[in-house]
Formats: sequence, C-alpha cells, structure tokens
Amino acid sequence: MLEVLQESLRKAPIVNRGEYPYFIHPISDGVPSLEPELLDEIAEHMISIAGTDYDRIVSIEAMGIPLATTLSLKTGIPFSIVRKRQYGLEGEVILSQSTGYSKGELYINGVNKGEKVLVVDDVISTGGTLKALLPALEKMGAQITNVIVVISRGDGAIKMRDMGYEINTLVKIDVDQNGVSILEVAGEQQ
Ligand SMILES: O=P(O)(O)OC[C@H]1O[C@H](OP(=O)(O)OP(=O)(O)O)[C@H](O)[C@@H]1O
Ligand code: HPA
Repeated sequence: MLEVLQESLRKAPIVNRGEYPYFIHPISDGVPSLEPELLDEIAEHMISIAGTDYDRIVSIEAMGIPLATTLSLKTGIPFSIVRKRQYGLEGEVILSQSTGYSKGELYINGVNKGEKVLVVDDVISTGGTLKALLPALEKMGAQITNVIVVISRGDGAIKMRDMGYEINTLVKIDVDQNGVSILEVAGEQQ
C-alpha cells in the first residue's frame, strides 16, 4: 500500500530548522522532483477515503497546490487555495498560522457558505495550521466533509482529534537526525 510514497520517504534528507529536524520530501517541498506516479498514488488513495461528494477542495499554499490540482483533475471538482498573501477581497478571512518553525497569516477566499468541502494538505506536525484553518472554514459556513493529510509527524493529529476534528493521514512518520522512520501506513495492519 502506498509503495511509492513509502519508498520516497525512506530517502528523505533531514535539515535543522532551529530545533526542528525538518525532512525534505517531494510532497512537502516539491524537491528534488515530484513524480506523477507519486501524485497519482496519493490522489487515488484520497479519493478512496473521501469519495467525490463535496463541492470544493480546499488546500493551503504552497504544497497543498499539487495535491489539490491532481484531485481536481481526477474528480472534476474545483479547488481554492488558502494563501499567505492578502487580496483584500470582500469576505476574505484572515487567520494566524503557527508551525514548528514559522508563524504568519493565512487568507481564505472563495469558500462559500453552505458548501461541502474536502480539506487536503501535505503535512501535519504541530497541528497549528489546521487548528487555525478548520474552525475558520466552519465559521464561514462551510461543511467540512473530510480532512486528509498525506504525512503525519508528531502529535498534531491527536491534538486535532481532541478538538473534535478527525484528520485522515496516509502515513505516520517519526523524524530524527538520521532520517525518516515509517510508523504506520493507512490501510495496513500494524
Ligand atoms: O502542523 P503544522 O505544524 O502546522 O505544520 C504543517 C504545515 O507546515 C507546512 O506548511 P508551510 O507553512 O511550511 O508551507 P509550505 O507548504 O509553503 O512549505 C505544511 O504544508 C502544513 O501546512
Ligand atoms: O519536517 C517537515 N518537512 C516538510 N514540511 C513540513 N511541514 C511541517 N513539518 C515539516
């Protein structure tokens, strides 16, 4: 299951971002090369989890974009990208994002009241990003049908569950100076 993803994670190099050991991977960084086989494997798996009964895919700049694009082409469902840049459009919602290595503002445009949305992203780590985004989408009147994140590291997904949000993740990993260890793969017995 998810063989291309697993193989690529085993090769991921680590760099330090302050105290935070940061893995570098095609899905989370777009480098060194994002292969169509990997995007295809992930998008098919996401569709097997979420189906296609939603009005909009929502994802976050930058590395949510290839995921949302692939899903949109496969499902025919449009997507909106939550941006790190302000546009000042009517109805734009501003939220504060905090990750293990950065802080900043995010701006939501294009999500309409009453829409069913699928939220996808590349990584959940501290959970800081989704902790800000999911309540904001609900406040805008969106109905979140599913949240799917490709790679889970740390306890962000557990913290989100404690807040009442179920996050589907495709792989759970551990990261240290030596590299990435795969702890769990969706759909596989441990
Ligand atoms: O669970 P968290 O600790 O919040 O970390 C997860 C977030 O970190 C990364 O985004 P980043 O802000 O690095 O943006 P990028 O996609 O532009 O690399 C990733 O795409 C998630 O959105
Ligand atoms: O270690 C990481 N690598 C890539 N993207 C990330 N987003 C949160 N943590 C990470």
